[in-house]
Amino acid sequence: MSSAGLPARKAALSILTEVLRKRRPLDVALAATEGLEARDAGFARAIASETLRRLGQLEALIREFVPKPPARNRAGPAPEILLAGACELLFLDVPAHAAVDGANRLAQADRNAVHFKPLINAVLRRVSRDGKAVIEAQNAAELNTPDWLFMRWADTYGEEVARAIADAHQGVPPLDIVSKGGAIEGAENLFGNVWRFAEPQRVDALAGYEEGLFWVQDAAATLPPLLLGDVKGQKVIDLCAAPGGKTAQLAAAGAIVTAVEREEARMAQLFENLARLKLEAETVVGDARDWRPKEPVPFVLLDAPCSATGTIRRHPELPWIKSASDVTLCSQAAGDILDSAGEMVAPGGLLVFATCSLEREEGSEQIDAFLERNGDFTREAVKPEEIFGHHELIDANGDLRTLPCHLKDKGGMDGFFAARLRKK
Ligand SMILES: C[S@@+](CC[C@H](N)C(=O)[O-])C[C@H]1O[C@@H](n2cnc3c(N)ncnc32)[C@H](O)[C@@H]1O
Repeated sequence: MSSAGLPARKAALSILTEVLRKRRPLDVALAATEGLEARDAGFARAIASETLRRLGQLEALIREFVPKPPARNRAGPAPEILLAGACELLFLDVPAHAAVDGANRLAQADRNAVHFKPLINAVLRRVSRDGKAVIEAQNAAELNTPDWLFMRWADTYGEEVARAIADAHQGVPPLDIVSKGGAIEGAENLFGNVWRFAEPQRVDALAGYEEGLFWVQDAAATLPPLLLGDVKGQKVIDLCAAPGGKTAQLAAAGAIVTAVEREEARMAQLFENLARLKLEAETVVGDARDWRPKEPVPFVLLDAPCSATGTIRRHPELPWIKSASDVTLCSQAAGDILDSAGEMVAPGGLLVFATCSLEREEGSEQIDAFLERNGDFTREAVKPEEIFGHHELIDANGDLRTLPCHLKDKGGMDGFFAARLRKK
């Protein structure tokens, strides 16, 4: 027996237990891959991400083969070993002997899971024999979407669109790159300066990375800053700025940007990104609710913290670690920041509010409530020509409303909301 792949599988198991038991975000749990060789780190990431993307399906499959699966509190990591092993077999096309042997070794190494080694071995052998047929008969989108989320989307967008959103979450998302100008070799131009690779790529290995010719940003995330219009030579405050995708976009468009971010470590990431891109912005580490500019400015962009349910394609753990109360908490926090943002806008100026959430409390309802509290602002509808003619991305209020099922034929896009508000 070979132990090839064991470090990667150990790391994947640690990531899955961190996410599923401690509700840690995947990006944070991925620290378990530090120190691994690039290939092992990639394999660990693939096992963990795909297990989370397919969690509902994998749990249903295992229930079919083991009516009484190992109890989470008495079996150490046995449940996660089973899930990851089944994922390797059915979704990552790992040869049966390697996946089953890997799972056995993980169970052997844990004093609680070791008692379940015979069970793990037997179940994974059955999965390798009969699992494909079970998976093919499942309704993947339904199983992989918790009810609380599906019901919210059906309520807001209707059943058909909710299903299309859930379907869009089943695949690995494309990689979108924003170019500072030129074409990106090997990628397709989506619109404006946005280029798309259909398959995941190692970004730092792409031509032009070291020279700072581009940055990574989902196509949908590039649209809110465009709603400010021509910002060349204009003062723009970018609130909640890190890691700086929108700061870079505004600076590259010639704006004089002040980027405000609360988390020092995240601001360090913004610095690093701007330095590589050879772009400049004034930076302020501070809370947007307390900080104020010396004088109001003509343009403010607020990319508010949110439940991030529009980014489930890129963060497949979100459905399993978030809950409806997170949506409420996030919308309350964003409402306070939005009121502060309003105070920073000069008369006649524009405020763009954006979130990467699909939830209406964090989108249109947030704006309705803001307008009720702040009579000196009005909604200014987005025009299709401002977003490359994509009229389907504008809702009945005239706000930007992208969904993961939009641009389906080209690989979809994140769910973003943005409203443009003009101060009288
Ligand atoms: C959605 S992310 C911003 C993404 C960023 N605009 C970009 O395009 O790369 C939200 C950011 O808001 C920051 N944040 C949350 N509450 C804040 C507050 N009260 N003041 C300033 N920043 C805050 C978070 O630390 C996080 O970095």
